[in-house]
Amino acid sequence: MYIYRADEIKAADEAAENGLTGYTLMESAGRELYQAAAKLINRDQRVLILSGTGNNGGDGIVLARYLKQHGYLCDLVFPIGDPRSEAASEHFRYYKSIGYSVNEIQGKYDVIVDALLGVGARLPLDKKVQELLQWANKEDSLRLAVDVPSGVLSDQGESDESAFKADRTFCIHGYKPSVFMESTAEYYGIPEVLDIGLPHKAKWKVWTKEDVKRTFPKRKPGSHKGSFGNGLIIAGTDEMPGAAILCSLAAKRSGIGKLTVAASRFVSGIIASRLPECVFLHDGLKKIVEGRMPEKMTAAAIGPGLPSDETVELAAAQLLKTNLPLIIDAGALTKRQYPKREAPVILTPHPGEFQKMTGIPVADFQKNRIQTAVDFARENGVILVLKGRNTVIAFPDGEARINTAGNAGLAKGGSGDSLTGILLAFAASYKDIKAAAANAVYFHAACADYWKETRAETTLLASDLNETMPFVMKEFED
Ligand SMILES: NC(=O)C1=CN([C@@H]2O[C@H](COP(=O)(O)OP(=O)(O)OC[C@H]3O[C@@H](n4cnc5c(N)ncnc54)[C@H](O)[C@@H]3O)[C@@H](O)[C@H]2O)[C@@H](O)CC1
Ligand SMILES: [K+]
Repeated sequence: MYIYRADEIKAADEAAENGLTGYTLMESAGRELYQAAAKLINRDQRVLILSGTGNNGGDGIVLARYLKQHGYLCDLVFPIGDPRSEAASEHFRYYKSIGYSVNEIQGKYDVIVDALLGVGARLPLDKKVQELLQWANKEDSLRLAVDVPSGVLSDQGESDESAFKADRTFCIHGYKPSVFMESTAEYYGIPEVLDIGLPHKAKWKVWTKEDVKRTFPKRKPGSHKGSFGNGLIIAGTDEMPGAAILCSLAAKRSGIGKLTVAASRFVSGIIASRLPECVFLHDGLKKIVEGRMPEKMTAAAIGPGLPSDETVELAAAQLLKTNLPLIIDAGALTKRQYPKREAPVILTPHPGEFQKMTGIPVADFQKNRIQTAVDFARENGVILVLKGRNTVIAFPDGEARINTAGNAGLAKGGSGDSLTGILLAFAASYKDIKAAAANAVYFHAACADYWKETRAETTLLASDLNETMPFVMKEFED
């Protein structure tokens, strides 16, 4: 489940040409498209294929050939001109040489296939293309897009207002970044990747349930509490004690060996009544600011339920001086420099917090959120968990994972506090920090999905995530 930018697709194409020609790749793409489309189409339905002048149009030509060969009713049209790319022109010659013709749009179609523009599209669309897509969007047809819906840019969440509104999009070789941008996701309908036999070299990938299964560390029978880390949480104020409770509960539920919570006596009292497994560092924030760190900690988290003030900033600075894996969330997320250190730093902003940390307006980076997150992670040497639908987990080496699990039930105060607790537990107990971060995001989201299987997502409370975790994790432990 890889994600490729347009330049990576072009590079993969060129590299493949050492052995596979553009013609062969297009043949593979068209055949895969046929196999996917044939599952959705009957032979008595009328299919229209809108083919463009480039290789996206070429994929449409091969699809048309396969559909016709297999007895489907298919019209192939070239509304913006004949094929111009080499591979598409060759396929067009072959298509005509075996007796198939080019058609005009005539009457009603049950299925409209958009093979006009793919990763080579430029915006704005001209009026003629806009009108054609507006027509296609109004027709009562099943709309299938090849690779990218026309009018949507492949790498950015930018689109023409008349972009093709697909029911399904068959993405060739891998997803394109705009599948995961809020402003363009809807145009893709249901996206599905078609493999065309090229090797995968992507730095960005969707983190799937199979990835979680593969990387979920098994607890060895001879383990002891020291095997799963000794975490420190600095969270919660007397006005916001709940954040510390949710974060601590999530960390314990996620398997951390030992947990110390640095909070006021009042907050500690509340946590102790809910979670007798914790130990407390009274007036912990003050002690940490003074550099009086509790001993033998193996990971720390700071921020849930804390204000963005000078004391919290000083505490974060002290923690950054240590070599503990560190999760920085909520009130502790500010604009700052990150020192070079060996242990990982994981930052967990939602878009509003990321804007505060960087000064980049939400609307600007949301259109390009994977690349923006990766750039930030690289420049600052941190792991960035940019939250929201399709949370991005970006690493300093340029890699990124996208989480597609979860639902809008998570869009509530308190849900981020739980994620920080899970991240702390995993950062303290996994050897592979990339898997720790991606799996934490996955489990947090999967708990919300588990809830939604039997209950309304509206009713999900952040504290319910801790109740569903035992059931969700069971499948991975066995
Ligand atoms: N490795 C891969 O993933 C493969 C990709 N293939 C296909 O190739 C596509 C990319 O092909 P291309 O690079 O030729 O690019 P496209 O086919 O996406 O578009 C380029 C063509 O469209 C024209 N064009 C761009 N913007 C336009 C606009 N606003 N209005 C009208 N015309 C416009 C260009 O002048 C050019 O002729 C992919 O999207 C995919 O469908 C396949 O053929 C096989 C291999
Ligand atoms: K297309």
